[in-house]
Amino acid sequence: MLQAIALTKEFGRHTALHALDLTVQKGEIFCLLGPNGAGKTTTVNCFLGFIAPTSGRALVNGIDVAQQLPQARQHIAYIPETVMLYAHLTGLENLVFFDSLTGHHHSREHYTTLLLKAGLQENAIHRRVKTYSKGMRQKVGIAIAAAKNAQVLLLDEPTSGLDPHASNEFSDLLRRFSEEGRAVLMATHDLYRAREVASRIGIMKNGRLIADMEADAVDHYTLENIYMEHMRTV
Ligand SMILES: Nc1ncnc2c1ncn2[C@@H]1O[C@H](COP(=O)(O)OP(=O)(O)OP(=O)(O)O)[C@@H](O)[C@H]1O
Repeated sequence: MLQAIALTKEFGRHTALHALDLTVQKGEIFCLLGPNGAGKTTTVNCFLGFIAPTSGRALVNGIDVAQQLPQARQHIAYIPETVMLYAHLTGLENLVFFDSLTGHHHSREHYTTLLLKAGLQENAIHRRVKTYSKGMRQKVGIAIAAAKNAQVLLLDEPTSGLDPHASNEFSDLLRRFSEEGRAVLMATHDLYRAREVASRIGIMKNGRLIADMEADAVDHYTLENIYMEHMRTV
């Protein structure tokens, strides 16, 4: 589903990604941890086609993002730290608008159901987004991704600033996404959330993946120790 093959990105003299190899299969939630500047966002941005790799390849469903960007993007939904929505439109109007950009035109009932499934309260659906909390905006983002029927979900710090309850709800939505056979790649600083939601956890430092483990194989305490140990020694 998602594959980085010797993915390298140089910004001037600085190498942000060093021949990164990474695969996220269907149904997997891969959480990418690492300190500031490790290369997490650069990795996500290469898959999104926001930046072009210096060498190597970023593949989405076997499609090379740098070669066939529009085709690759058809399979991708992206949720950043703050989902950008039109503040003066309602949640429903935003969903209808963003889905129309992908060529879809469904009934209001269909979009309402997607928003409800994403956990938005019924009374919020018709309120303007300027009155929404951050968690509510993230839910609209999930509904937009679900409407697109994207097979790959890329997320960059999506739970930062969410309270624990909103964060838990968000994790449930991600699990549902992966259970439907989608591949999820999430860059995060939240070790606890990563341990809760991920099927696999990778630790990046200096543009390299220095650990790649099954989430079930580590408890919170062990993960924190592994993370801190790598931060010291690599
Ligand atoms: N457009 C750019 N121009 C120059 N350098 C960049 C650019 N984007 C990223 N970098 C550098 O590439 C490296 C990796 O940055 P990146 O944003 O991928 O890290 P990150 O792991 O996402 O960090 P954070 O946790 O702070 O978000 C950093 O050294 C950063 O300064």
